[in-house]
Amino acid sequence: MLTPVTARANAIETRELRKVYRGRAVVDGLSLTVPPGEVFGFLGPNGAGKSTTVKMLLGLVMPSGGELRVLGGSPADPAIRARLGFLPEQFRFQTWMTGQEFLNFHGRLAGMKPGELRTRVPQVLETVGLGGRGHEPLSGYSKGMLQRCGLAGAILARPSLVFLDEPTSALDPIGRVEVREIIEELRAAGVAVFLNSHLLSEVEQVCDRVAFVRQGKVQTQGTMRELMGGALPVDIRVDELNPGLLDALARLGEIHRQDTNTPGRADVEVWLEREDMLPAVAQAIFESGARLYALTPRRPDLETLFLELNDELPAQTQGVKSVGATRA
Ligand SMILES: Nc1ncnc2c1ncn2[C@@H]1O[C@H](COP(=O)(O)OP(=O)(O)OP(=O)(O)O)[C@@H](O)[C@H]1O
Repeated sequence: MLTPVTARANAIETRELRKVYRGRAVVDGLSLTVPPGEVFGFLGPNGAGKSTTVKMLLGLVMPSGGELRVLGGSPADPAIRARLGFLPEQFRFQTWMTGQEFLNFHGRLAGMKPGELRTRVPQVLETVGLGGRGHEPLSGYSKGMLQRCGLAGAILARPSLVFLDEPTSALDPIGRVEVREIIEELRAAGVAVFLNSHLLSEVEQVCDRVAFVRQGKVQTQGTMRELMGGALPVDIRVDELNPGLLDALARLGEIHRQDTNTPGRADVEVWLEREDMLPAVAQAIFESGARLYALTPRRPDLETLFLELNDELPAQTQGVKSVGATRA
């Protein structure tokens, strides 16, 4: 059962959502909640069912089972659809149009009035860094300009929920920072953002929560800190990883990786429960007689978590890609 609709409904709510293609469940009992105004990262390996989920949330694909609610209603309802923004990864642009014409066209499709479009179109062009370029044909736009224009289209009608599928794949580093700022502005304005990006460092910087999906199921979801279980990964480099030191480190934390392939150098990654255990690690190394070259605590990162979660997957399915995270 979905929660009852209240004055400010969740942006997205799904319960046991399913999609079956040719007898195979590609989305298999997926349950998600995205509160209003949250930036949510949806991550998972290739073929995990992310795009299919987004298509169901947008009303473009019929679910085979389960429940879903978007902005408190059904995405089949035109009034709900009018409040959704979508930047698909592979947008087909009408390249004979200028940027302005493209936005006017999409604005009219979203039911915006000509008077409103006259002020809103230049405003969104400015927001996405295309101020003064709206009169140029899309056929002359670079890939990055097209992506910016698509983003302008997604936010044009002041949506309450925006789906962004790889919004920065064609952008240079400055463009990426700009898109991050736009996402932050959307959050500040109370707009929920469902983000699919394979750039995990980017997702990490902008998302309030993330979900990892695999084989059509949410594997885990939560804030970064919740997902990492509060653990602190620490990289240690010593001259030699003797058995006594390994035992001492295993008593202090969880050993996640070790590399002793280079003579005279050994690397080990230990996850500590708390930062105040660092001095004990340094002490254990000192007492083992090993020479310490580096002891580096690492802020938890999504890439580490993603690799941990997909450790047991066969190599060919380990591509990384996301769409907005609680251990299921
Ligand atoms: N229309 C369809 N008919 C049959 N199978 C489909 C259809 N759409 C998707 N699938 C299958 O469903 C599975 C999930 O696909 P989906 O595109 O949702 O994954 P994804 O997580 O978005 O992957 P990627 O990161 O590669 O984009 C894949 O095995 C895909 O082949």
